[in-house]
Amino acid sequence: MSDTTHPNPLDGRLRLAVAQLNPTVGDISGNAGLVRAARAEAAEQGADLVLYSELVIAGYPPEDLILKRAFIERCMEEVQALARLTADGGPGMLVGSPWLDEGKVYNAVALLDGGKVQTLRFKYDLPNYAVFDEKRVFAAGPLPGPMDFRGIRIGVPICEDIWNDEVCECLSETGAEILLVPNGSPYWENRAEERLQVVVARVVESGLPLVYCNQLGGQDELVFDGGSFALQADRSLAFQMKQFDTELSLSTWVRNEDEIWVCEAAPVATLPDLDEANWLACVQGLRDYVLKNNFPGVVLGLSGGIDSAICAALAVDALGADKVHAIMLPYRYTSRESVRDAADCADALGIRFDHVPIAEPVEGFGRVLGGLFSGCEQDTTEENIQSRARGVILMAISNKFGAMVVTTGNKSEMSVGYATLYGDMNGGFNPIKDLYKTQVYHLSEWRNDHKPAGVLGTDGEVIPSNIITKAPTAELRENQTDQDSLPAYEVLDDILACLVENEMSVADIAKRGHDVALIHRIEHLLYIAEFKRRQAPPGVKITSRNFGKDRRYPITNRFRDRT
Ligand SMILES: Nc1ncnc2c1ncn2[C@@H]1O[C@H](COP(=O)(O)OP(=O)(O)OC[C@H]2O[C@@H]([n+]3cccc(C(=O)O)c3)[C@H](O)[C@@H]2O)[C@@H](O)[C@H]1O
Ligand SMILES: Nc1ncnc2c1ncn2[C@@H]1O[C@H](COP(=O)(O)OP(=O)(O)OP(=O)(O)O)[C@@H](O)[C@H]1O
Ligand SMILES: NC(=O)CC[C@H](N)C(=O)O
Repeated sequence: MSDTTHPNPLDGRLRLAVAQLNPTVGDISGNAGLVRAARAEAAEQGADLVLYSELVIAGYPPEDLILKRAFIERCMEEVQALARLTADGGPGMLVGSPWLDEGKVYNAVALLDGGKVQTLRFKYDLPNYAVFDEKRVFAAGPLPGPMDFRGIRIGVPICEDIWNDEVCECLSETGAEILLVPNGSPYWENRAEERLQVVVARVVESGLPLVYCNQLGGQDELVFDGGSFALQADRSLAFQMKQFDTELSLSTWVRNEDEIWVCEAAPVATLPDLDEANWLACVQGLRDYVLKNNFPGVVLGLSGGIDSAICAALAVDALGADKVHAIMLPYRYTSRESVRDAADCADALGIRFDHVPIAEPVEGFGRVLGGLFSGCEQDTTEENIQSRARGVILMAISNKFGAMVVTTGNKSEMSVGYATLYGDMNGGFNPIKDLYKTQVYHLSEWRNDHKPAGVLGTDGEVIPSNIITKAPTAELRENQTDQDSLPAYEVLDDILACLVENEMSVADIAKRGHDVALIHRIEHLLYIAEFKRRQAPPGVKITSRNFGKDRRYPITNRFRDRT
């Protein structure tokens, strides 16, 4: 079975490197640099072949960059340059890149070996649901057959190609001996289990071992969590790579007497539990957004409340304390307790903390609007001016020093529109946008008890306990608390999850014990806040349905469910 034309024919033994890298969308030469460096390391370890993640040259998802011919041409040039490297007789490479063929652009994988592009395969099953939009930019390829790599028939389905049975069935029927799968599979809760179930199904149906290589890193609202792994043909775990870290993993596969490829003992990393995974996803998403967009650090308003406290803790874990600048912006409704809690939090995190009182600008606005507003009652107009004064000041600090403003609205608030447009919604990125308020509390307590590996913050209590135990308030008027106008967060969040994640009817939500009038009110608030969410900064996707790419509701919308 060995390919005698290659200087290194494989004799029933394949040393496979899986490269779990963090590419940047659009950074074609930078990504090719990562690919080259991983190959050099794999070569030192004696690898025959390196498997990379989906579209590693472009970064995933490249979205409408694929509509740009110059982008495709640059990607293809870079793949040809990588192919030339393989003339050295070292490891071959399975590299993902967009590919132009007879006027159509495909989501492709190229087998590079012996100094050239040996074989190309195009993705057959283009995902077009949830956060995926591939049919918009790619043409679907034909059902693929295996590729020959130094005498081994490798099947290379691309990501979504393994989420249905057709492609793997075709590959096994046409003689594939092993399935090597490049993926661009983003994080949300319980994703690792979901992927494992899919892979088990394909292994059982095909009887072939499967190696799953995923991308790492944040890309706008998506976080790719890595967690690459392989299953033996008997469904047992061959190896497991880390989640939320780059890694190059080498495994040795041997063809046994039944012609089945079996992986020799390889490391099995322990995956984080749900709380740790959610925390690390927020950290990775914020870190990569800030670094890949070249910000020197971040700035945020630290109010003494839990949302800005958890955002500060996430920012420190992502970037290090020296890259996080917190500002207390007190007004007459800001309590001493809030000022103290904010200072304690900044202390615990070891971050720079400054005070910029907002009385002068707020009162200045009051004076210039006084004539126009004479005879009007005070209402949310005046409250919003406080929030907007803070927003203007934080953006000025960002403009002056270059740090990006972190926005701090949680999913409960973003759902019902409890945030001020051009005020506390100002900013570049929101690490807690997809965490409900109840999750914000839960994760804050969790982080005080756990410091995950790889984060840059300290261990111990990073969010002072008083911030967690006191009643939440926006402090925009005297003695205000969130529960003046909203139900308890446990109730609100349950109703919201039913409406947003599960698209349940009002009647079905009521069966969970909620008051129908309250559900109607929350549904109404959810719909009328769509205009705000369209203008909100992006934030990390954590739940199965986030605001952003994953939920596309009309702004102008008269539908109300009165079941
Ligand atoms: N469909 C639509 N399309 C385009 N624009 C639309 C619109 N509907 C309203 N608008 C515009 O939006 C304005 C209203 O939005 P906006 O100015 O933001 O103000 P608004 O939503 O009226 O007030 C802000 C709300 O957020 C709460 N808040 C603020 C800050 C922090 C927190 C907290 O708990 O953390 C809560 C505050 O208590 C209040 O209930 C209207 O005056 C109108 O100009
Ligand atoms: N006194 C303040 N000093 C600094 N920033 C503030 C202040 N008040 C509000 N902010 C900023 O505006 C955001 C929204 O704050 P607000 O207190 O209105 O609501 P919240 O959702 O309860 O947030 P938090 O729990 O952080 O207080 C805060 O997270 C913070 O970034
Ligand atoms: N890039 C893709 O094809 C991703 C789709 C796939 N179902 C996943 O999330 O893993």
